[in-house]
Amino acid sequence: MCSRVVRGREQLRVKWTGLEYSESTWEEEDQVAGDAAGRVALARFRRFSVRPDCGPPKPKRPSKGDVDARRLPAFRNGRKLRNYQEESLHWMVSNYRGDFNGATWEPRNCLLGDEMGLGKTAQSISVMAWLRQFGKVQWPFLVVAPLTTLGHWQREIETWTDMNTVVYAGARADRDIIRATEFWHRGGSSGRGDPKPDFGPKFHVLLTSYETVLKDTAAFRGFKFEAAILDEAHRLKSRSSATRLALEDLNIHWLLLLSGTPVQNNMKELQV
Ligand SMILES: Nc1ncnc2c1ncn2[C@@H]1O[C@H](COP(=O)(O)OP(=O)(O)OP(=O)(O)O)[C@@H](O)[C@H]1O
Repeated sequence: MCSRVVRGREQLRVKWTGLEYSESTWEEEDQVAGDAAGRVALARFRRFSVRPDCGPPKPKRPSKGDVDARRLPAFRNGRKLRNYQEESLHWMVSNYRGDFNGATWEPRNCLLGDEMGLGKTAQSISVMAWLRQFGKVQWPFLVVAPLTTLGHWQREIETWTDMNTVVYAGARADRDIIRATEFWHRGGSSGRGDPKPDFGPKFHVLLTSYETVLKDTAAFRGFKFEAAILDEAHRLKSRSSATRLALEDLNIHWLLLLSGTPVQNNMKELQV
């Protein structure tokens, strides 16, 4: 959703559930607020339009000892991590904090290789929640997943947390609208490839597919990402894959890889 003022009245651009961005329409506020779902969407839009917690992104990363790494973030809807998921969260946070190289802390990228259904999605959402609640990080997160799972990811992120998630996918016309309306706070962008980071991104999580990263790498280059979560990461095991090269080109502080099948042929695959 975004808004404009026409003859003194505010209009809202509404992206309808099940329709693409290019099919979104301009509506008056009272029409949008006409039913419960519209009121929820409107409240969400208002909340995320005011740049809730970021001025210019100035990350203050937690160093060891700053925060007790074993603290658990609060989740929405009474969600709680299972015991093994808590262990996994602490392990991921310690990798995020990484090693002291004599001057600064260097993060250690890591791979979560739980079997299917143990909750890799939930665990990786918990690490984003930890970083936002205790790490005070300001840069957004990037989640790259197979196209067919983007809906699942969005639902899970919104069930567990109150992070604003923007799904960047679809045809070129849809992506043009998403970049123009959902990427930067009003006035913060002077066009594709020339963002003004002083206004900050509108979202906490940018959720996209591997195909989109490959065909539209430029759209991601304007951001600094605090972390990128790569689902089904075994897809990237070829060092020369074009998608992997595209991802290596982005500004990402820490990488969390997810795969239920990290080793498919031999142990060497783990090293790449
Ligand atoms: N701690 C939890 N509390 C409640 N529900 C949970 C918890 N952990 C996972 N789930 C639920 O279990 C289901 C499977 O979790 P999830 O999708 O994260 O698994 P996954 O390991 O990513 O699966 P896959 O390997 O198929 O991608 C989801 O519906 C998720 O909400």
